[in-house]
Order: sequence, then structure tokens, then C-alpha cells
Amino acid sequence: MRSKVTGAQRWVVKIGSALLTADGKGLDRAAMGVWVEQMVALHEAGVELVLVSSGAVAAGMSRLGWAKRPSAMNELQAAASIGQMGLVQAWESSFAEHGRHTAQILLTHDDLSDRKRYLNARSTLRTLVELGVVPVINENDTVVTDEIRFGDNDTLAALVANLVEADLLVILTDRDGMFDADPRNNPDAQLIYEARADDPSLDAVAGGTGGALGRGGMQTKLRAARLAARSGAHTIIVGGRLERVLDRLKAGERLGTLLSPERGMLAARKQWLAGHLQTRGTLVLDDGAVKALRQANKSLLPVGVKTVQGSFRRGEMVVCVGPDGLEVARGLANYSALEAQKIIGQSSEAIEGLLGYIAEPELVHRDNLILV
Ligand SMILES: Nc1ncnc2c1ncn2[C@@H]1O[C@H](COP(=O)(O)OP(=O)(O)O)[C@@H](O)[C@H]1O
Ligand SMILES: N[C@@H](CCC(=O)OP(=O)(O)O)C(=O)O
Repeated sequence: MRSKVTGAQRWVVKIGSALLTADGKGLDRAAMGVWVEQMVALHEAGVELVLVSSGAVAAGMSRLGWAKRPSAMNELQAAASIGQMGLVQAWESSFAEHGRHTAQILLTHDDLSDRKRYLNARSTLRTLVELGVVPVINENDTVVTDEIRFGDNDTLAALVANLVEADLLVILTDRDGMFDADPRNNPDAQLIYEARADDPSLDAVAGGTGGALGRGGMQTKLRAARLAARSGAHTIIVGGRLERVLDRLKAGERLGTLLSPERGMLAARKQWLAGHLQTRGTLVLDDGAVKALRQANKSLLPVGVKTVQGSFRRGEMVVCVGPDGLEVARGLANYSALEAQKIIGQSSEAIEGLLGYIAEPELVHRDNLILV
């Protein structure tokens, strides 16, 4: 019996492209109908639900008669906008058969890295959930550029789990769960039933990328579990084609791979920071600064920085590495890269003389910093 699953009150369910489109043959409405029945049953049992649905590109490709996923961004975006229509129609009509409404939410990485938009998305989602409506979320594929895309919906689903403070993230995929080797080329691979999300040995087994339709593969599912763990959520990676899979999970059956959060939850602001997956530059710290961050929970002062790499503006995310090049923390810079170049190695009192003004005495304030 998996009590963390049976007792979970708020679920984010993510369904991948390969599953939704029956391996590329258009939307699998029959399968969608069966998942909807189960989601409605969960709802009736008092579970709050948010659905993250992939499949726009794959559904669009099938509507257009394209056999191969295009690599050009404009073609992908066109396919996504065509497919998204079919996707939301199919979910809405399927839930409507049970007297439930759905709501479409399309998000980009920018929406979640801007604090105001993040809070807005959170309050809209919470309102929808309170209204008993099922939000159906996908990436806003038509407007994203490479720099601001999540790219795979595993990551998006994890950030949504953080956003709504879900107890459980269920990632439905085309395999029964995470295996100890990629089952595509290892027929003897064994299913991993339980693990801690932060277990480093999982990185090696989740090596491969996604199939022809999806993008993520197991690597992004593992990363999603780690992100979801930051807000205390458990993640299950499980076969979406297993019979009555959601019903059986709710009943406590040991299906799929359960990945547990290891540490305590990060505070809400730190969770938001952890969701910033795009970084713009690197600060190389000296040993003293590494110690101050790691052991004393201090802010990063310019004096402890040896070099500045990349091009970032004030407020953008930078990676802080130690003299050995290993990441120590990441955080939002109070100064641009050009300004930082001028003030590193100097005491904070010297900032005004060097720049002609002072924004903050710290290069990265500890409230805007997360240790890695
Ligand atoms: N260790 C592993 N265990 C299970 N599947 C793996 C593993 N490593 C790689 N994979 C591959 O990941 C694929 C699922 O990812 P993906 O195609 O992105 O699906 P989805 O569209 O559901 O996100 C599986 O079909 C499988 O071949
Ligand atoms: N936003 C994209 C999903 C990206 C993707 O392929 O995700 P997934 O199948 O979950 O790995 C779409 O709807 O096609």
C-alpha cells in the first residue's frame, strides 16, 4: 500500500505525446475517454486535479498528414497550433460527458520566471481548482522561442506541481515506469518500483532521450521528479496504457516508479527561484565565498567573485561556481554582467565609486539565492 499516493489530495497528471496520439496516429479519443472517467472518479473522491497534456504537435502532424516530426521551429509551432485545437476539443467534450468543465491554460517559461505573472497564474489555477474545473495545461508552443521554452512537458508539469503545491505528480508514459536501463535497447531491463528522487544512481539509468513523438525521455521525467520534490510532491512515472491505471494508483496498488522527495520543502519564493531553468551567466567564486554561501547562508558579495562570464542583466539568473568549476548555487544578480565586471574583487563600499551609483551591497542577495 502506498499511503503517500492514496492520501494525496492534489494531483497533477501529465500525459505524454506518444500515449495521447496512439504512437502518432491522431488523438486516441478512446484512451482519453478512459482516463477522463478515472479522473472524474478521483474528483468525486475529493482529489483536486490539474491535467498537463502534451500532444499538440503530434496531433497537428497527424491532421496535416506529416509522418516525421519537423525540426524547423516555425513548422513545429504551426503544427502545435493546429493540434492544440483538437486537443482541447477532445478533453472538453470528454469531460463534458460527465458534466465537468475544463479550462485551457497555455504557459511559457517567461510566465513562470516573472514573479508577478507566476503569482497570477497560481491564483487563476487555484481558482479553477476551487471551482471544480479541470485545468488542461500545455506549453504555449506558438509563441515560444528556444530561449524561453520548457521544451518538454515533464518539466512544465513539475513546475505546475510546484505552482499549485500538489502532493502528487503522475507522469503517464508509454512504458510501465522507469527501468534500470532504457528498455528500447535492453529487453532485460527491470522496473524500479521506488527510489528517492535525489538518488544520483538514477541519472545513469535515465540516459536516453524521448521517442519519435515525445521530447523528454526518462531524463526529463527524473528532473521533473526532482523539481516536484522541492515543493514536497511525490512523483509516479507509470504506464498510461495499464488498465485503469489511475484507479489502481488511487487504490494503493504498487504500479510504476514512485520517486519520493528527500528533503524538507523549500519556502515558496525559493521554489519559484528553483523553477528558473534558464541561466544567463556564471560567477566564479573564491573559496571564502563558497564557504559563506554553503555554510553560513550568506549573500554573495562582489569581493568573493573572481570572474564573470556570459551576458546578463540585473534580475537575471546566474550560476555560481567554485574555483573547481562545480556549481554551488544559483541566483538573481543585482547587477548586469558589465557592472559586475567592474565591482568584483572589491568591497561593497567601493561600488558607488566604481559605478557612480549603488543598487545593493550584494551581487546576489541570499533571499534570491538557492544552494545546489
Ligand atoms: N530507464 C528508462 N526507463 C524507461 N524508459 C526509458 C528509460 N530510458 C529511456 N527511456 C525511454 O523514454 C521513453 C519515454 O519518453 P518520451 O518518449 O519522452 O515519452 P512521453 O511522450 O510520454 O513524455 C520511453 O519510450 C523509453 O524508450
Ligand atoms: N507542447 C508539446 C509537448 C512537448 C512534448 O513532446 O512533450 P512530451 O511528449 O510530454 O515529452 C506538444 O503539445 O506537442
